[in-house]
Amino acid sequence: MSKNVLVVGGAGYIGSHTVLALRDAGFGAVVYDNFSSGHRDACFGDALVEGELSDTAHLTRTLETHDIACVIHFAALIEAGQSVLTPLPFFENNVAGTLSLLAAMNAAGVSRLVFSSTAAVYGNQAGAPLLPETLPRDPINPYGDSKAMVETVLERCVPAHGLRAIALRYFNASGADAEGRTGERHDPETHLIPLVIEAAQGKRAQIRIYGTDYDTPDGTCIRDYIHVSDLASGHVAAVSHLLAQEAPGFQPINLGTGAGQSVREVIDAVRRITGREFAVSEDPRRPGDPARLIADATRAGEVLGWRPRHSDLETIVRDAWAFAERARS
Ligand SMILES: NC(=O)c1ccc[n+]([C@@H]2O[C@H](COP(=O)([O-])OP(=O)(O)OC[C@H]3O[C@@H](n4cnc5c(N)ncnc54)[C@H](O)[C@@H]3O)[C@@H](O)[C@H]2O)c1
Ligand SMILES: O=c1ccn([C@@H]2O[C@H](COP(=O)(O)OP(=O)(O)O[C@H]3O[C@H](CO)[C@@H](O)[C@H](O)[C@H]3O)[C@@H](O)[C@H]2O)c(=O)[nH]1
Repeated sequence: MSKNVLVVGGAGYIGSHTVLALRDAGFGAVVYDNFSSGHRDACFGDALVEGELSDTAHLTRTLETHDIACVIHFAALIEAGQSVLTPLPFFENNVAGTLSLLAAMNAAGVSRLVFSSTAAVYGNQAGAPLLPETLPRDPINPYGDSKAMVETVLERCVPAHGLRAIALRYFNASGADAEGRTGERHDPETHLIPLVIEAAQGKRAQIRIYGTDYDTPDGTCIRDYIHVSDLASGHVAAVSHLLAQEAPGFQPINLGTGAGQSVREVIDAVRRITGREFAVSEDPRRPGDPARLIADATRAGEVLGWRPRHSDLETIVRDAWAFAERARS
């Protein structure tokens, strides 16, 4: 019999791709979202429940009504740069919101959770070319702090509440569903690849490079860009792993490729793939940006049998471009 998964934040960018992947894999998917940044036309679940993360009673009823076996929790404020300017909503939504969800799971007797964590929990790890999960958490912005705090909460809840949890630490989500059913539509958009694509479409006058004086080969920040459909398959693998896991436990698992691209390399790839020219300016650093974040992706392979299949920069940019062009027409 198919198991039902509650996807909190399932109307958002990564959530909507994950719901499609869950259903393809034979799971039932129930989306729970307040539409603060998600989209109604990106809800692909068997059921949709409109609700707030802070509404513990509503979450508890939802878990019970839909006979939920496992929860995936995407709902959060996500912009690292913004979190430096306005930290309190990040702690409120990301930390207090998750406590509400955990209370609901406890009340409904649901013990399995996949949590959206982030490469931002690593901060600036001097001298570490690749980031394994064994490194200490050391975020340098409130967004990363909020995710690191939740990881600590999950760790601490294992013995008392019998929790079985995985924190998937995504590196930079990018790209779009290859069939064009969903894609990246943040508002305002702050992520590099969709912004460069908007510049290539002529929707924005220029792309700004935030910092050219980092200690990297071309002076711009390096990130590990991972295709959102690869993230989606990572969630399906994590849910399957937890459903088979009897003993309580918590582990963080990176979802990244193990390779990095600089801001300049991303801009060059968009120019090459779209054949469009656009203006580029060199601006000061954005607060809270680590110089370099690249995953050690070994554990995801060993524990989940997962590996990325669509995450070369060419495929990422092509899929993101196709989605953006379709959305425009
Ligand atoms: N996008 C990335 O590059 C990236 C990288 C690492 C980690 N993450 C994490 O992945 C998760 C999803 O990111 P995304 O890019 O899909 O973001 P998103 O903003 O597209 O999706 C978040 C979803 O959660 C919902 N939501 C937010 N607050 C809520 C609340 N209080 N109650 C109910 N629903 C609420 C939103 O409406 C939205 O549908 C986040 O937790 C984020 O921190 C994202
Ligand atoms: O107009 C822009 C936008 C971004 N950047 C740079 O591009 C890089 C990537 O930035 P962005 O796409 O905003 O992603 P990150 O700040 O790396 O954060 C994303 O990736 C993290 C994981 O690495 C997640 O935790 C966050 O939720 C997610 O927003 C950074 O060096 C930015 O300074 C620019 O130079 N110009």
